Formats: sequence, C-alpha cells, structure tokens
Amino acid sequence: MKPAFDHDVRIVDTTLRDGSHAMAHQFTETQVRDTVRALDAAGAGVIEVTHGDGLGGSSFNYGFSRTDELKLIAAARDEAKLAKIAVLLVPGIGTADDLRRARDAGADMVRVATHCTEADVSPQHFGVARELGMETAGFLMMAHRTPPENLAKQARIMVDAGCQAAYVTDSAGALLMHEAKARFEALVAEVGDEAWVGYHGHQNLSLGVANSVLAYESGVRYIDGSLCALGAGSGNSPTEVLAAVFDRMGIETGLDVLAVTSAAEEVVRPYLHRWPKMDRNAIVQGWAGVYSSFLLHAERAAERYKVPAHEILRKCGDLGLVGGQEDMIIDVAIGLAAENG
Ligand SMILES: CC[C@H](O)CC(=O)C(=O)O
Ligand SMILES: [Mn+2]
Repeated sequence: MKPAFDHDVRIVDTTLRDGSHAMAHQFTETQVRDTVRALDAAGAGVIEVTHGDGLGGSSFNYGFSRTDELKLIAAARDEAKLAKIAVLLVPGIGTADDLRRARDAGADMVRVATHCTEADVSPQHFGVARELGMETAGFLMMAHRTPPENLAKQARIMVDAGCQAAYVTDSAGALLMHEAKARFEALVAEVGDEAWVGYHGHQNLSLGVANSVLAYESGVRYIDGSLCALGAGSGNSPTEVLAAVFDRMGIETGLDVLAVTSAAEEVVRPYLHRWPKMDRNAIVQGWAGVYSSFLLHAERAAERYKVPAHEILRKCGDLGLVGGQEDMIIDVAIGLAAENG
C-alpha cells in the first residue's frame, strides 16, 4: 500500500545519514538539531538520521560515531514539527532490535538497504517495521551492477515483503542517464501499482540532479537529496538544487527554495570540514563503479600505505567490491604497495 504524501514528489533529505559518511560520523547533537530545524521549516517531508552505514554502523569496520545515533534520532524527532524522521538499516549491520530502539526514539520510517542482488535478506526487517507501524522503503544499492529487469525482480521481493517504496540506489554515482532511465522504468512497470519507486543519486559523475529529473519523468516519486550535497563520494544530489529545479519545472516538492538554500548556506556549510566535490578520487568512483562510502576509507589507506587513493578505488571497482567489504580496502592498498615496490 502506497503511503500518501502532500506534494507531487517526496524529497527525502539524507544530509544527516549519507552526510554522516562525509563527516566521518562525527555529527554533534547541536548540528543535528540545527539542521533538522532548518529543513523542517523549509518544508522537508522526510529527514533521515542514522550512522552513514545505518543503524548499528558505529564500529571499527565502518567508523565510530561521535554521538549515539539513538540520541541523534530522538533529537531530530524533538525538533521536527512536520517532517517524518527516517532511519536506514542494512540487515547484518543493524538488527530488528536496533529498529525497535529507533522506533522508540521516534523514527517514523525505515529504509532497508541491501546490495542490488540480495533483496532476499530484507523481508524480516520489512515485517518488523510494519508490525511497529513504520513506513518502509527499500534501497537496492549499487544499482548499476545488475540489469534493469533483475533490479525490478529484486524490487518485487522487497514489495512483497512490505516495502512501500523501492529505490534505484546509485551508490557509486555510476549510472549514465539512459542506464538510470531503464532502471526507473523497469521498477515502475514491475511494482508501480503497489509501491512508490525512489531514486537515490550520488554526484560522482555529476548526474544526480539530471537523473532526478529523468526519474520524475519516468514515474519515480521519492527522490533523495542532501544539503550542500553532503554525502559519500562527491555527495548526493543537493536538496537545494532539486528544490530549485523542480520548482522551475512546476513540480511541487513542498520545499521553499530560498529557505532550503539558507539551510544549506547558513546551517550546513559552516560545519563542513570538506565540501563533497568531484575530484579525481570521486570521479574514479563514478567511472569505475565504486561504492561512494569507500572514499574516506581509501584516502586513509592511501595515507597509511603510500599508494594513491584513486588507484585503490579503481582496483576496488575492478574487484567488484560491494558495501560491507570495507576491510578489503586495506588488502587492496597493501597489494598495490607491494606491486609498486
Ligand atoms: C548502507 C550505506 C550506504 O551509504 C547506503 C547508501 O546511501 C548508498 O548505497 O548510496
Ligand atoms: Mn548514498
């Protein structure tokens, strides 16, 4: 059953979840409160708050959070007058109990994320979410790595399990426009009568906003963005740009363009240590199809083993590494260091 929402398209802001990768998971409660307040006032419908790798992500493998994510979720719930609060859950990183705790802390929606060919690990979590009365969405990550017809079959598994919005998740920012469109159309044809279709883009090849327009034209109605593009790799489609572009197209997002640009400029920008950008490393991620959240891990390994980060990332692409294999980045760096003598 498709949840109702008030506008032509539901923009889901993930500054405080995907942006956690770019912030090395160091968000403070004050930053979260200020960002939620500004987004909520600007008309954001859904704001996602979690460790970058989802509930339970704070760990040696993915990076420790500065502030307990349940505290951040509760703070977000406290600040949001109208917006729903979403959390991300990767089965195996987060558990059903993590989801129950997030619900108690005030989360209204969960987005269950699996690799694009592994949707069959998600039904349990959709079941728990629906029992808890939460809205649901499903992320099919690294969507460039499987053909449109298979991605649609994976979306079908999620929707049959209780997912209300199945996402084409371009984790590597690798999808060219025709590739993205084929996936949008395949999902809309397969599940569009029962569920919404969503698009989550990364800007590694600078196509997040263009693909968002194509997504809308293909029938996609959940579209992700982040203020200042704050997200993994070169970041996500900037929420403030989506607001402006859809406004020019006459498509109602519920976002006030000037208020959301102020949220980006005056609230988020001052706390950025690095503004996500399309530098060599991020472009290689889009070109070679590498999971965007590998960026900081690869840069750290590059420093430690004295090999260029873009070479590490390219090798990760050649090896076909997927989310959850962050530890392999070290192996790759050690291997390259040995090869380079
Ligand atoms: C599970 C973490 C990951 O960052 C989810 C996501 O945003 C993506 O795959 O792009
Ligand atoms: Mn992402």
